Amino acid sequence: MNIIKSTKVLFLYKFMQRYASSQALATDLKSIVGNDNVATSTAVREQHSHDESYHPGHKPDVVVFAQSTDHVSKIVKYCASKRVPVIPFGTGTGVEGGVTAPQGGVCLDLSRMDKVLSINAEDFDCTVQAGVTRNALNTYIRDTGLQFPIDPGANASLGGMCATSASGTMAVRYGTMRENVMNLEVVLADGSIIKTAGLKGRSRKTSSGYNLTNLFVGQEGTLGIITEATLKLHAIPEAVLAAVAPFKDLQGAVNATVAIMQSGLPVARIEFLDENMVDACNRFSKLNLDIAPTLFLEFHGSNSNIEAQGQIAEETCKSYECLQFAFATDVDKRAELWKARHNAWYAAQALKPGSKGYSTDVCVPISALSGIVTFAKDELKRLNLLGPIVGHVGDGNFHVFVIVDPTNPKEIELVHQYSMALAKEALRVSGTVTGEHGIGVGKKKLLIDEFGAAGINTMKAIKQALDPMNILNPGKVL
Ligand SMILES: Cc1cc2c(cc1C)N(C[C@H](O)[C@H](O)[C@H](O)COP(=O)(O)OP(=O)(O)OC[C@H]1O[C@@H](n3cnc4c(N)ncnc43)[C@H](O)[C@@H]1O)c1[nH]c(=O)[nH]c(=O)c1N2
Ligand SMILES: CC(=O)C(=O)O
Ligand SMILES: [Mn+2]
Repeated sequence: MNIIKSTKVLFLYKFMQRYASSQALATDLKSIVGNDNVATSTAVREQHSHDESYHPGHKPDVVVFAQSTDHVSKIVKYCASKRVPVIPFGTGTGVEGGVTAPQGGVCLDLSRMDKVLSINAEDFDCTVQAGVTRNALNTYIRDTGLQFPIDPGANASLGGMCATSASGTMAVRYGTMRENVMNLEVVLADGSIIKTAGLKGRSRKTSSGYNLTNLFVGQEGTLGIITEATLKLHAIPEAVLAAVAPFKDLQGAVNATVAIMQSGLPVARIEFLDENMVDACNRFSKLNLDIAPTLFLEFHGSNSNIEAQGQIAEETCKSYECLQFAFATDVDKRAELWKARHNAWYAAQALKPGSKGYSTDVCVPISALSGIVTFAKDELKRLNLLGPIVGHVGDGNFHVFVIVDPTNPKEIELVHQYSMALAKEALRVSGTVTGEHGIGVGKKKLLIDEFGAAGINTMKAIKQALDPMNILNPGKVL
C-alpha cells in the first residue's frame, strides 16, 4: 500500500516539476517572440505531437509560432543555452513520425513564415519562406505561366518538403526536391544563419565548395531549421493529356511502365494502383474505374507532339495486354483523377474505419520493379495483411499502405515484419528503404542496413559537428 502511495507521490512530484519547468520555458519564450506566438494549451500541443502516420505522438512542452528568421535564430539560441530540444513543424503531413517530441521541448511551427519573397520569372526561380505551402506558391505564380510541380498528395509546407526531400507524382518528369532546391537559408543549432549555396546564390549550377544544399535537403530537422528556400520553377506545358489504363494483371501494368521508361518517352506522370487501391479510390473519391491493376498516365508537351506521346504509350500498354486505354483530355476529368490519386492515402484508411496507415516507401532500379512488386504482394498474402499498393512507378518507387489497428500490438508487430522484409528485399536489389518519406522514427533500423557502420558513423560525425548538444529533433533519423 505504502509503495503504491509513494509511487503516486513521485509521479505527482515529477508531473509538477515538468509543469513548472514548461511554464518557465513558455515565459522565457514569450519574452523573446511575444505572447501571441507561444502556445501551451493541451489542444495545441496535442495537434503538434503527431503527423499523419500511425506512429505514437508525444507532446512538446511548448509550441512557438515563428514569424521571422530572427525569431527562429533567437529561439534556437535560447534552447541551446538551456539544452532544450527543438522540433521543427511544417504542416504535420509527414508519415514517419518526424514531428513527434519524445523528449518534450519546443515545437517550432513555421506556418506563419508564409511569404513569397521573390519571383524571378525570367530565371525560372523563386524564393519563399519555409511556411509557404506548395498550393499557395502555385496560386501565387499562376499568372506567370510557371509552376512548382513537386506534389506530395498533401498541401505540405515547402520547408517540410525540403526537410524530407519530398517528391510525388511528377518527380518522374521534373525531379524531386533534391533537384529543385537551389539555395536554402538555415538556422544552425547555435542560432547562426547560413545560406547553403552562397549568400545570394541562385545560379543554375555551381562547383563552389561542399554541397551544403543537399546536406540540408532530407535532414528532417536534425541538422538545422530551414527558414527560406530558393526553388526552381517550370513552364506550365502548352498541352496536357492524361490516360487511364487497366490491365489484366499486375505484371502487365508494371512491365508496361518499365517499357515506357526504357523507351525514353518523357512521361510526366505514371502512377500504378493495384486492384485494392482502385477499389478504395472508387469508394472514397466516387470514381467508377474498372477494378483491376491500373496505370494513371499524363503527358506534358506542345499541341504538335502531345498526341504522338499518348499514342506511343497506348501502343506500349496494349502490347502488355491492357484491357483498355482511355484518354482524359477534359480539364475537370483530369483534375478529378489526380485529386483521387492524391487522396489515395485517405482512401486506403477509409477501407477500415478507425485504422491508420503504415506506408512503405521502397524505391528500386526500374529493372527490379516487377520482381519487388510481386514480392510485396506475396508477402501481404503470407502475413494476411490488408495493404493497397500505389506507386510513382516511373521512378521505381511504390507504397504499400498497410492498414493497421494502432491499438493492436500484434498487428503492429506483423506490419513491422512486413515492412522490414520489403525494405530488405529493396536493399538486396540495390534500392533504398525510402524514396521520398524519409527515416523519421520509423525506419531508423533500416538506415543502418542501407549504409553500413562506416556510412552511419559518417552521418553521426556530421550530426555531432553541427549539433553537438543534440537539441535539433533528437531521436530522429540516426
Ligand atoms: C495524403 C498524403 C499524401 C502524401 C504525403 C502525405 C499525405 C498525408 N506525403 C508526406 C508529406 O506530405 C511530406 O513528407 C511533406 O514533405 C511533409 O511536409 P510538412 O510541411 O507537412 O512537414 P512536417 O511538418 O510533417 O515535417 C516533416 C519533417 O520535416 C521536419 N521539418 C518540417 N519543416 C522543417 C523546416 N522548415 N526545417 C527543418 N525541418 C523541418 C520536421 O521536423 C519533420 O521531421 C508525401 N510525400 C512525398 O514525398 N510524396 C508523396 O507522394 C506524398 N504524398
Ligand atoms: C502517401 C504517398 O506518398 C502517396 O500517396 O504517394
Ligand atoms: Mn508517394
